[in-house]
Amino acid sequence: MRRLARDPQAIITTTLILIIVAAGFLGPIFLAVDPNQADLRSANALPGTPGHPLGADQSGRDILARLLASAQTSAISGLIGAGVALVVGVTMGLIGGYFGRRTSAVTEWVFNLVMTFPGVLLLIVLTPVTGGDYRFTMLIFGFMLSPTIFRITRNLVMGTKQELFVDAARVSGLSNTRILGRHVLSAVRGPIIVATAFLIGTAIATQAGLAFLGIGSSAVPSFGSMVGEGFTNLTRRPLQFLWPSLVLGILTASLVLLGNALRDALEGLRTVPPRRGRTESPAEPVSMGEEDEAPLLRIRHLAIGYPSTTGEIEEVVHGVDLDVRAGEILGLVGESGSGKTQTAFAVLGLLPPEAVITRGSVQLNGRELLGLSGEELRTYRGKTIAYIPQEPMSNLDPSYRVGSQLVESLRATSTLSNREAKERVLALLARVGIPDPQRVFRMYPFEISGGMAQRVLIAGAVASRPALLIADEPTTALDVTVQAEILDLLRDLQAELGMAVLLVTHNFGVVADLCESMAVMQKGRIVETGKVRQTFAEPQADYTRTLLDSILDEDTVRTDPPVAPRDHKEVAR
Ligand SMILES: Nc1ncnc2c1ncn2[C@@H]1O[C@H](COP(=O)(O)OP(=O)(O)OP(=O)(O)O)[C@@H](O)[C@H]1O
Repeated sequence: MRRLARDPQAIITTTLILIIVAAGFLGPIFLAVDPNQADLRSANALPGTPGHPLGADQSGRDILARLLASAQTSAISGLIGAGVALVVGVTMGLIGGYFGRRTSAVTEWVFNLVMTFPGVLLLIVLTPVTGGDYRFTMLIFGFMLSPTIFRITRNLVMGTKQELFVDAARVSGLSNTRILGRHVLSAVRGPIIVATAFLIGTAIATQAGLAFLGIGSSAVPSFGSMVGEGFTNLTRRPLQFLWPSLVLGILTASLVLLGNALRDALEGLRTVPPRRGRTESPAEPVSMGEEDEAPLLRIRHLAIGYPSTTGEIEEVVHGVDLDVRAGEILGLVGESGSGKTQTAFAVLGLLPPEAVITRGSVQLNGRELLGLSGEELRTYRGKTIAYIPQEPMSNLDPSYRVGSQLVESLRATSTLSNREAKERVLALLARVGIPDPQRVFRMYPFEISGGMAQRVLIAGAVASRPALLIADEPTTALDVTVQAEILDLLRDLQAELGMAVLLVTHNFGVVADLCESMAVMQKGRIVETGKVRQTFAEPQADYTRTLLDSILDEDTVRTDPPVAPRDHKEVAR
């Protein structure tokens, strides 16, 4: 809005549109002249004739009164046409873009069909159905315009749903309707607002075009019919043609120019975070026979694959077994591509749609998670399982203030009122070490640093006191000093809340610093599990030894015992 207020093009065009629309609705009240009242004595009266400031047409109808009534007809046409196109196009675009491939294909097919309708011709053919009522005609025209909006929305949604902040919203337990209505719609609203200005212009021009052709009720004054009548009288009274052409021209041109100004104002307003294609994918439940002393999270024989070009499923995770006990911090380590994130995302139900869980089981508190519906998963995510991502910035929706995002997630997973949730969030922000919580609460994500964004996400993750926190490389995107602070914060919060943490990392330093147990992954398999101190002292697998050697060569490892802060020994190489 601020950018628009500084743009002369936007100011001038908005003013012109408002003047014409206001004149259309208020003018007839003040003028109190029937635009359809013919008076042959005033036929072709010149401008300035008493009672006819802009003259009268061939039938002696007052031109000013007809112009004002036509402005009203245009405004209503624009609103109905664009309104229907928006409601239908945006709703179906959100559905077609957000939900699975089948929904997308069906909606695409329907809108492709609508696009084949021969627009204006169909409206003419349908005149007996519409009874010449321009409002009904515009309603149908709105449907015909909706494919444009559908396509814009669907394409934008398809891109936006890959954004990490949509994953983050899903993980925080928000429903699809909530995510669509708030996070996705807000991300796609810019181009839709721009398109709306053009749609209104198109609807107005089409209504005028139809009236020019004499389609529709002659009792409804319209710029189109005025232009048509003025045209037949062009040589004798050119002003009768000029007035409606001028106002219609100004109105439609203003709408197009306003659309351009809106586009300029909205461009660059939103920083687009990097994409990562991960979405929900239910999998077949697999029941396991073995029994164990019940860990909080119990993964058995988990195998994940992707269809190859030949159509066969190529496994990337080959039968992972992993236990995370209540209150334990377990480090899942391994080089890049070893399958750590795939394993963690399988627990969160965030694997991409093309991923196939070929076998295995993921149980939380004895309840099988694989195969749960989206709705059922939501009862866990954000409450029992929370998630801290690798790139904090990309996991916050750039369109909303930090505080409102945290309040929204908290309210989705609790019964707190808005005020209570706000108080809780402020307390949490203070707890995670944010110096001025009130101020940060009101800030947008782009106004805070990466470290602060990670603190914000940690605050959001622990807000519902989860039993299990999955942290995927939570410090990788941060600079070294901030990394240490975030690790300390995680350690303190874990001790305070007694939650279990599955910490995905490739950094043995982080494992040494924070974890009690560790599991080492290589090429989609767990090659070693054990207590951190013991594994560091006597690694069993050659791969662990190699990794330890290579990493210790590069890094300084803080080897303070887990959950026993403040006596950090720095052990260099
Ligand atoms: N959408 C996908 N399609 C096909 N293969 C994939 C897909 N996503 C991941 N993979 C493969 O799965 C394997 C494991 O990836 P994953 O992201 O779990 O590794 P990682 O250990 O977490 O590595 P990093 O630390 O780099 O994130 C990799 O070989 C990767 O190429």
